[in-house]
Amino acid sequence: MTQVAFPKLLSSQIAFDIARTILDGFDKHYRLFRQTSQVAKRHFEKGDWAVAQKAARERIGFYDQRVQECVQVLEDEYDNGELTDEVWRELKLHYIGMLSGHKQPELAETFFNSVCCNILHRTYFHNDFIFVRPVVSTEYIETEELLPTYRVYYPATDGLRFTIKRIVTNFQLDCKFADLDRDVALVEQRLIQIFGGESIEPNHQIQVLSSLFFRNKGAYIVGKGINGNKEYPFIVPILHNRNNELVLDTVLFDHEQITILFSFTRAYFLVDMEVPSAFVQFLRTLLPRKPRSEIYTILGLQKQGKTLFYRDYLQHLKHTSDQFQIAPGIRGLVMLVFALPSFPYVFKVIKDFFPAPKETTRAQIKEKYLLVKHHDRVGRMADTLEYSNVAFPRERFSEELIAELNHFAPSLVEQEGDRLIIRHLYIERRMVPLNMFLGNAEQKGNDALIEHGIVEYGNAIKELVAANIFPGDMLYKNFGVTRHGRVVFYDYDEIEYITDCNFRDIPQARNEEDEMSAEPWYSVGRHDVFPEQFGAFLLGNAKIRKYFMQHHADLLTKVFWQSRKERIIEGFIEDVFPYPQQIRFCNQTNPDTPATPASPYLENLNNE
Ligand SMILES: Nc1ncnc2c1ncn2[C@@H]1O[C@H](COP(=O)(O)OP(=O)(O)OP(=O)(O)O)[C@@H](O)[C@H]1O
Repeated sequence: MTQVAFPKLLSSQIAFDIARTILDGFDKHYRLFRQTSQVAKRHFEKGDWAVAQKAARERIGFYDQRVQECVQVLEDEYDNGELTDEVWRELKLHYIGMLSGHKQPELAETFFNSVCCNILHRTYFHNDFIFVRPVVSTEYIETEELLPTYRVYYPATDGLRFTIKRIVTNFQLDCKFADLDRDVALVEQRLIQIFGGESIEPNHQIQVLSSLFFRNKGAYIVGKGINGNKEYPFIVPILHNRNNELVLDTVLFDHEQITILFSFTRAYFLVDMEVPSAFVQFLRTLLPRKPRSEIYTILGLQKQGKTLFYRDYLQHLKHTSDQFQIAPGIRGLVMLVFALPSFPYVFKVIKDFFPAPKETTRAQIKEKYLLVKHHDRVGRMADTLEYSNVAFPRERFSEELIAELNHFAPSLVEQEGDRLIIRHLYIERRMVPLNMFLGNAEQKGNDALIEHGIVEYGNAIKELVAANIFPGDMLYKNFGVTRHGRVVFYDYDEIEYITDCNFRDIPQARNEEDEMSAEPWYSVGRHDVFPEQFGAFLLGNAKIRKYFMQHHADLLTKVFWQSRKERIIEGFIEDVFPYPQQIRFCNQTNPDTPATPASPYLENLNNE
């Protein structure tokens, strides 16, 4: 790529005006985005769960709406002829100038890219015209509003109990606590377990992010204790009890538990942030192994997450030499899935044609993936990043993979010199397909792992059901096992809302002929589901059958599915806890029971 000469003078009024229009578009976006997070506090106080869910869902679409608005304005106001390369080049420089002092420059740069990439041909997608790399630093950006990013408390001076109460009351939740003093004492006991054994150093302090994290029916206090050179992250969930009073539900300070709370399988948090990069920086100290891209995403800034992910991916590609290959496991009928062994993600391409019994289209599949993006994933569905026109170095693809792509998805693949462009794909975290996990466990003779896989599988389905999702295809190959041993669903092409399904018992055979018939002799509607039949394709293996029947036999009954459907129709929104039940204060009758289980790994496996 030839380096373009840096303009000596910025002289284009058009470039200045366009830069202003794009930044105004971004500022409008972020204002609305923040408003949703601010209103989330009110929804939480009132316990308005359905409204809160709707607002969280709508927020996901804000970004694309603002980008489209902005593109429209530019298309309406400027002729193509006016938009010369010089204008584009100056545009970026004007924009950089406008970002000095901006509180969300990294997001504004991404917004600029989104708008420009909508207008420019992809040959312009390099650093002269768009922000392939960030330009404006996000370090040390200070808030201008009253609230700092985090508050600092001094328990050694003020007393731990007093400090905890101040932390909670500083959020000024407009809702009564059932018994704040009781809860504060319980939190204090837990925190003493962490800080307890150490002598207090002069720098002893507690830092707490100044906005609550809202998601579903919970609000979360996010903070860390500091003593000497040690840091102790902690999270305090606040929930409503049955009387609609507030309770502090537990304290999470186990690393695994905190990571799971921020997992890619959950809905995005709503957090009021003036300087999001400062929140990300704070959260990274709690989640050092989580890439920044995933932290931005879980905060609802998914386009920033996508941008950072792509930058990480390009860098990874540059520093590695292994080859993209077909993902291990049973091949999909509608998706062609490939992976780079050194990279913890998979790439999914929708095939051009699907064999029977699949009756679907590319548009319908995209719709299902979009549904999942907007839905509460309740810790049981993987989030996906959707990309258009991704360029791959051709020589990094195995011949087998090239042949499969050319055979199954020719309409999406284009060779451009030494690059392979894939016009549309999804990227999601790589997991171990559950069928392989169970197969490996069987081979090793490890019954505990088989039991674990099946318990988790059933729990995953039950939590999906609680969130009004019917997976459609429940075969083990459509579920993956995460690094934390959780089972997560990833095959969305057949999902339906539970409320759209018609759960039925198989009717009694009328005669012997009916009984012997290979085809159902009764009529079956498009949305009919017969839970008794699940066993036929899930329980072929004796050990799996044993554990399934022990823990999840109810999944084979119509009653289970029908009763869940009725609860959803009545408007009941289930509680889904992103942490183990037994660490909740209300479940800890014995004060000697350890708050952190001896093996948090196994506890997480069993208890969400
Ligand atoms: N996130 C993932 N991590 C690891 N492997 C995956 C992942 N997603 C998919 N795979 C692998 O790719 C295969 C096909 O993926 P997927 O189930 O999404 O495709 P599909 O075409 O929709 O499948 P089906 O034929 O069941 O409809 C899986 O069986 C699994 O082996």
